[in-house]
Amino acid sequence: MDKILILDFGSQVAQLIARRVREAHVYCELHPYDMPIDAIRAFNPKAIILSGGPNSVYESDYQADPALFSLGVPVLGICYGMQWMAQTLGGKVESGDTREFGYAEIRARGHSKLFNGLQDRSNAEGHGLLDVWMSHGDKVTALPDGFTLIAETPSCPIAAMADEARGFYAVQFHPEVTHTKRGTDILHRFVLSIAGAAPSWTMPNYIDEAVKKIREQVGDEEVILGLSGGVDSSVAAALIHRAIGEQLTCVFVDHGLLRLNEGQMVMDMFARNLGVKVVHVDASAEFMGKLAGETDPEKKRKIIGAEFVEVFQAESKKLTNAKWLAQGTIYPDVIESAGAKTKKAHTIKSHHNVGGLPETLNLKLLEPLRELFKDEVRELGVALGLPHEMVYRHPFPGPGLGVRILGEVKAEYASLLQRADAIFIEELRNTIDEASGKSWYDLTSQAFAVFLPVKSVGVMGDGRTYEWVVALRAVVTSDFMTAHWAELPYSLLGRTSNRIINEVRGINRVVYDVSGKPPATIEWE
Ligand SMILES: Nc1ncnc2c1ncn2[C@@H]1O[C@H](COP(=O)(O)OP(=O)(O)OP(=O)(O)O)[C@@H](O)[C@H]1O
Ligand SMILES: O=c1[nH]c(=O)c2[nH+]cn([C@@H]3O[C@H](COP(=O)(O)O)[C@@H](O)[C@H]3O)c2[nH]1
Ligand SMILES: NC(=O)CC[C@H](N)C(=O)O
Ligand SMILES: [Mg+2]
Repeated sequence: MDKILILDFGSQVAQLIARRVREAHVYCELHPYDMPIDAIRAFNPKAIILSGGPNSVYESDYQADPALFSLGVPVLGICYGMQWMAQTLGGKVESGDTREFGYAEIRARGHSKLFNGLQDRSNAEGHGLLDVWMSHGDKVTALPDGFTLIAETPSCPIAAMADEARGFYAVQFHPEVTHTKRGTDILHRFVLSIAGAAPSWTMPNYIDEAVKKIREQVGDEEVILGLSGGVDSSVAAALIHRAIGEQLTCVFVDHGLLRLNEGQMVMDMFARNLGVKVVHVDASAEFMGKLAGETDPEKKRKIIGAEFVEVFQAESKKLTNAKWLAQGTIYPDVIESAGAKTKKAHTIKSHHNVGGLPETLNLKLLEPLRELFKDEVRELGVALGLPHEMVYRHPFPGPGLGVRILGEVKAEYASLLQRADAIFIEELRNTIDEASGKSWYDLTSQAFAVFLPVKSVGVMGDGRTYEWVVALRAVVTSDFMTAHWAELPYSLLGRTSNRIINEVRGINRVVYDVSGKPPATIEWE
């Protein structure tokens, strides 16, 4: 299979380059800029893409191995990647007078294979014009030997350059962001036409390969997997089940803090319809017992995490030949944890899932989704026969309603919240936005209700009420790192509020959360 290597110089948007390449059905991986040349050779890339980065090439130690230019494969430099290519091959890079950030119009020059026929419009002289997005302070001021100018702007006279004989191309703008209108076309042009990579990264091919690999890895040993009903663990379960059938045992932990009827749904789908072995562990009494009296969000998360491990450990000991722990780790998790090792970040929340099992269990990790982006995981789920509505569900955090009931968790609160949340989700699914033809569930990235342990006064049927408050939260985001609150129609909010107050006895007030992330987070705890 043809593969593209992306070397990351610290770009905020390097993941997007990988996604665009994958959209052309070509496999690619993102690696640090200082990947050793032997490892690059072993990877055997069909082409290399150099990402942008925050530094200035003339004073930075972010330098890749120049030997990559001798591998005989095409190279595309983007922003810092272009500047590093120029400096390394004998051109010149200097600090500009002003930083250029945002929209720019570039004028294509000559007939490069990169831009030929790709344009948003043309000028009076017939030059192609392209709308692009720039983010730089430095620029290339002299071309390296063998290169020609292929695009310019008034403020950036060398906006793109190429040495077509050697297959080297470079652009100062960012083709990976959607603001660059023909950006995807430009990247696909490089990968498919210039590098000649075959578009063989497709789901059916992937399933065949993954199934073969899982069988080889696992042999006749047993695998245990934490099934949450969420997208990643469900798709991982379906894939591993396809490969090894009965050798897979899923453990579904009901901590009493799941969505309404979740247990039923998971058992119906996996155990009854797909014939997957699922152990349904009702551990709600244990979780609730441990959580009683605790109000601190971080302590609650730690308690839930520890309890998950307990349950899991107990279940895996019941199997005779369990040697593997399967997880629904996906590619962004891999990239983030690699990044997290080098960055000194504040802990905002301790994320808790199952995992981090004690070493004494001696289980090997099986992570068949490690190479996939979320969209690809969903595509895979559909190809494996999971229903569309399950594969396109909003994510649900491991600690569940434990972080959506503020302060102390009580079974009574969980029951009120489950019902309020189910009404909100039902209204989102049933309300279709006319402009797009999509439901508001599909138009939002995550939506849920939050239980506030606050009582307020109301009036119902001429009587005074003094009951709990529920907040509705709905956000739109592509990566969950930042998010906007969703501008839901008032009519939808109104209907949801009416129904919750009428149908869920104990709640007499509903509010809507209009905070973005940052400064708020998506979950309330
Ligand atoms: N109730 C649960 N029972 C068993 N395992 C769980 C449970 N909740 C979470 N996990 C484990 O924690 C992992 C991480 O959870 P996470 O929410 O990130 O992923 P997911 O639930 O698979 O997918 P999604 O992002 O769509 O919610 C899951 O893949 C699963 O293995
Ligand atoms: O599996 C999970 N275990 C956790 O402990 C956890 N905490 C938050 N989340 C989810 O992460 C995304 C970002 O949430 P925050 O803005 O609240 O940090 C949102 O999608 C949250 O639902 C979790 N997922
Ligand atoms: N986005 C980038 O790659 C920027 C490259 C370099 N830091 C500059 O300012 O020009
Ligand atoms: Mg989940």
